[in-house]
Amino acid sequence: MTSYDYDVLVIGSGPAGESAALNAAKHHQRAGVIEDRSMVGGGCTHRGTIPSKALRHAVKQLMRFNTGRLFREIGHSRQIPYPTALSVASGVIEKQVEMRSKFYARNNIDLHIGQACFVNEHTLAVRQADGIIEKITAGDIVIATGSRPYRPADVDFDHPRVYDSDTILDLKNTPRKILVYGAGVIGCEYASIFSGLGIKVELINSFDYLLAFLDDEISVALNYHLRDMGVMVRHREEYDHLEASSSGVELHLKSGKRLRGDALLWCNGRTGNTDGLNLEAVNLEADQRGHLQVNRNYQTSTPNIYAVGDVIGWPSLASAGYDQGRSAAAASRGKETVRYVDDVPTGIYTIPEISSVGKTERELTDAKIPFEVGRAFFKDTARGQISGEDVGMLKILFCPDSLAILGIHCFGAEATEIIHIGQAIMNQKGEGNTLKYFITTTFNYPTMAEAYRIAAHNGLNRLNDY
Ligand SMILES: Cc1cc2nc3c(=O)[nH]c(=O)nc-3n(C[C@H](O)[C@H](O)[C@H](O)COP(=O)(O)OP(=O)(O)OC[C@H]3O[C@@H](n4cnc5c(N)ncnc54)[C@H](O)[C@@H]3O)c2cc1C
Ligand SMILES: NC(=O)c1ccc[n+]([C@@H]2O[C@H](COP(=O)([O-])OP(=O)(O)OC[C@H]3O[C@@H](n4cnc5c(N)ncnc54)[C@H](O)[C@@H]3O)[C@@H](O)[C@H]2O)c1
Repeated sequence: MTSYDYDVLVIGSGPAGESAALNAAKHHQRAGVIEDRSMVGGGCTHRGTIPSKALRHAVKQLMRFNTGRLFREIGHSRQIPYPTALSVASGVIEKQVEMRSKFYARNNIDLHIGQACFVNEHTLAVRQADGIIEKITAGDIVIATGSRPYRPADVDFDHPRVYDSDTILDLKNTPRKILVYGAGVIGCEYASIFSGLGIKVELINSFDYLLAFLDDEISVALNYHLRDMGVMVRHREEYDHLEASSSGVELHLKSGKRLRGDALLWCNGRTGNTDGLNLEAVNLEADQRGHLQVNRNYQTSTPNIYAVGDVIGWPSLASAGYDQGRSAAAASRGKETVRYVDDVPTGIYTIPEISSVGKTERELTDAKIPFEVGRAFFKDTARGQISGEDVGMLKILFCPDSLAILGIHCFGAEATEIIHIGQAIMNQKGEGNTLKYFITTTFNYPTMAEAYRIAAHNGLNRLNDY
């Protein structure tokens, strides 16, 4: 039998790579990780989820201070510079890196710092910062190289006023007005963050609605609240060209409009990190967006090579990456895996936040599946009133006959947390998935979770025979 350096060798130490390596090590396999950043954690920890969420948290605290009546006893409302808000993120990144580095050390997972590319299906060449190339062999290889912001060729990202979601974390001043091109998840989250800091924002969306994959009612609510925060949302607009100078940026749209600002944040799409991997050497090819195709076991067409996380495209979430990494490592040991498809919840950290799981009203109607709706408004919950977080609602879509839950959509404080209560019930088999759970179970009071009881009663009251 051929002997390799590792049983499982993972490229990338983001959520997907980390969980693949840990799962292999926990099952007594020899595992190694190759990472081209000097620290572990991936794009998630250094440029994506963690810094953006830490920044958002700082901005939310500021917004609470500025809008809370009690705080007026302490002083006037204030603004803080963008770099100050951003500085809190670096502390969180440090803690994350420290914690994650220990995971590798404690589980005897070797970490190789350098850029990996394939030599053949069992060998990777790792180019270290000093130019030395190390060759490492493995029985199975997991590609978890993540993604980076998509950069169109005609936008000059070297210009000091032009940013993408990676470089926006290096912005050293507070623009008075920022143009955000691309109203996907990243664009909407950053639009909330900037407007929370008192910065004027123009959010340019090429579609008819914001985040069209959301339930229509939630998308409309997001649009309303962004406008309410002062964000100018422009729909059905497309980029034509950009002029950037020392005094500002001017974005020319195909409609003929010219929008001016102090800076531009371009966040229209991402590209999988596959270009430097020398995929030809292992008979693999990425698509136009740099994504790899995998089967339900996260296995590529080269049987000992797996791919997980952003590099395989949708849903491109840290949350999903953790599950996929674990599944791929299990599959490589011949274990049955779970392919995460329908049950991946969305968690969108706009202000207020959004979360959903299951079908939307539109999907159910298109599929001719009858449903009924139960709603609870946070303004009607005691906890919402006490905390002052009274914007938002919870909406449950359910089958009027069996009372099975078909979809849950939430907008408002703690939406990303409380969605999991409904998800747990929705995932029960057979009669376990029932709206009745929420009226036959005692909920702590006062809580945001109480919204489930209110929404369930609201929905059941709509049924004639209930
Ligand atoms: C601004 C922003 C906010 C986000 N917010 C959320 C959120 O709130 N919730 C959520 O679930 N998701 C969020 N995401 C998405 C989330 O960050 C990604 O889905 C996640 O990081 C993907 O994990 P990954 O392991 O696939 O890759 P990554 O985290 O990108 O890690 C891959 C690592 O591999 C390294 N690498 C690449 N090529 C090589 C090579 N050849 N050799 C060695 N190393 C290599 C990369 O440098 C990187 O460090 C956000 C993303 C962005 C950009
Ligand atoms: N809270 C969260 O869960 C969270 C937060 C931020 C980002 N994210 C993830 O980050 C990803 C990126 O989000 P986004 O806001 O940049 O936009 P997006 O992926 O929603 O796409 C925005 C637009 O860019 C286009 N596009 C995407 N990739 C392209 C490419 N390579 N070339 C050309 N066009 C391309 C898309 O078709 C779309 O029109 C999402 O998949 C999202 O899951 C998640």
